[in-house]
Amino acid sequence: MNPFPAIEVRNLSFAYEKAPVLSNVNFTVEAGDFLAIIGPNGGGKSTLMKLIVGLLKPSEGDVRLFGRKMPSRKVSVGYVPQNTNHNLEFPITVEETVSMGLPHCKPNPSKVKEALETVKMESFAGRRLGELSGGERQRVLIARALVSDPQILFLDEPSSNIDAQGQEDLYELLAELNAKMTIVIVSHDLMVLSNHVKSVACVNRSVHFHSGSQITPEMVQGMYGCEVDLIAHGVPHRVLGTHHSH
Ligand SMILES: Nc1ncnc2c1ncn2[C@@H]1O[C@H](COP(=O)(O)OP(=O)(O)OP(=O)(O)O)[C@@H](O)[C@H]1O
Repeated sequence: MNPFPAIEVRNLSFAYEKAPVLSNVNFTVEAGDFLAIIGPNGGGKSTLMKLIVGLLKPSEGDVRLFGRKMPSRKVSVGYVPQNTNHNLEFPITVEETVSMGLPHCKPNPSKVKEALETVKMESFAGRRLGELSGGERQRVLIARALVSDPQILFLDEPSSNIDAQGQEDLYELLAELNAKMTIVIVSHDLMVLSNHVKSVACVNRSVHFHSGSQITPEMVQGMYGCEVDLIAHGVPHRVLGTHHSH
């Protein structure tokens, strides 16, 4: 067992060009957690995730995964980027897509099969990626992230463009995977989310970390300004335990 926390973010600040996006962010995520990163549009959620996985370099501070300063090749990280629907016309199959996640793209058909079985997409192995539905494609992209046996899995808005049943199935899959690995998602689906996650980080330039999945009015209102998202999605009556007005 690794004695270190899954994620340690220390004094992290970041700016694209000159515009500051994150300022002096500090939080720790324990191994085995299922963390949801929430917050208003443009608040810095995707940027924070890219900084944690090592795709962006902090302007100040640092990020450690399992005790290792990022970026590091010694930590196996799965990353499912925000879903983009462009460029799907080239003839790549489901199997080939998943193979792209193997270390050094070294062929390993049994690993690819195993990853596709985990996401219940094995019968689609020979199909073209462009022929799949949004939900099916998302599962294939998760298989691509899983094929390298990650210790921690990051997913940026995994359920956008997926219907309610597809979302529920996706979160069930993530809950199963969480038995073996730490999971971090960026998501707007607060209604589905609050049933599955173990902690929540609210991001709006700074980050407020909450252990426990209960999303309270205090967390989403006030200084973090997330109330717009909540009201826009019509979820307060389902998510906020103490909210009774109808
Ligand atoms: N590559 C980039 N270059 C310059 N600015 C960027 C870049 N990517 C994002 N930004 C800006 O940084 C800020 C944070 O963006 P980010 O995508 O992290 O927010 P977010 O919380 O994930 O938003 P959303 O909910 O809309 O996906 C925004 O103001 C955005 O315009």
